[in-house]
Amino acid sequence: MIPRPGRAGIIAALDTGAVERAEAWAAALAPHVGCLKLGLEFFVAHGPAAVARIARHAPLFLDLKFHDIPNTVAGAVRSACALRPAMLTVHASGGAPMIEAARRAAEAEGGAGRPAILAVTVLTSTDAATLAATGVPADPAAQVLHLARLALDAGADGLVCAPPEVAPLRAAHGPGPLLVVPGVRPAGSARDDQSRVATPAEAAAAGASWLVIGRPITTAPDPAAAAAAIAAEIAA
Ligand SMILES: O=c1ccn([C@@H]2O[C@H](COP(=O)(O)O)[C@@H](O)[C@H]2O)c(=O)[nH]1
Repeated sequence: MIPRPGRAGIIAALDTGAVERAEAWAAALAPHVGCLKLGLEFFVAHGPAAVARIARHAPLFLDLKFHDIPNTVAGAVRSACALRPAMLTVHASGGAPMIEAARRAAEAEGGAGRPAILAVTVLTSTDAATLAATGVPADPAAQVLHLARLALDAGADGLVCAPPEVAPLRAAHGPGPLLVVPGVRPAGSARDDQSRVATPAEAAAAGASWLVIGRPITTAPDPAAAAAAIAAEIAA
């Protein structure tokens, strides 16, 4: 089932290669967040069985950012459906045929409870200079809008974007698409390697569906209290 919270929900990013640590975070954070995200660090280290163990605590966002030829991505989506994730990611820059293949595979394998296919637009760590160095002349905001149109037309259920792009995407596409937003930093938090950032309240007010928050929660002395404080900031 595709999750659509009434106001911006919190996805806790459990970025670790340690199963016990991920399990402890999952148990502590599940009462305060709507979804748990596992990504490449955890999946590459421990595989699907360990992912299933963590997913007992809360709905799963499996963030593996598929980017390959359509047939290979379709196969990866079919395999991922066995874990019953709520959301899966592909890179929008993989192009329309790849995204269409991901959507078809999710529908065929996941049925009514299929995962939402989210297209990652421009990574939130990418600034204008980094993007230009890849050969893309547009600035990140314009490239996000371009890739968003492509991905939604190809059947993506939603987008991964940075906080500053949420309002322009809502203006262009309305309330329909899921907008899943990393690069969220409570006031006073370290920016780390993120480039295009805003606070939880700002991202929520702009129209984000979900805020993806990792280190501001997981490196806090009390991760559950940090998540609860962010939830209170969003609610206020
Ligand atoms: O553009 C993107 C896509 C995915 N992410 C992921 O979100 C979290 C963010 O973690 P923080 O510790 O809050 O920076 C992380 O798992 C990334 O892989 C992203 O940051 N940007």
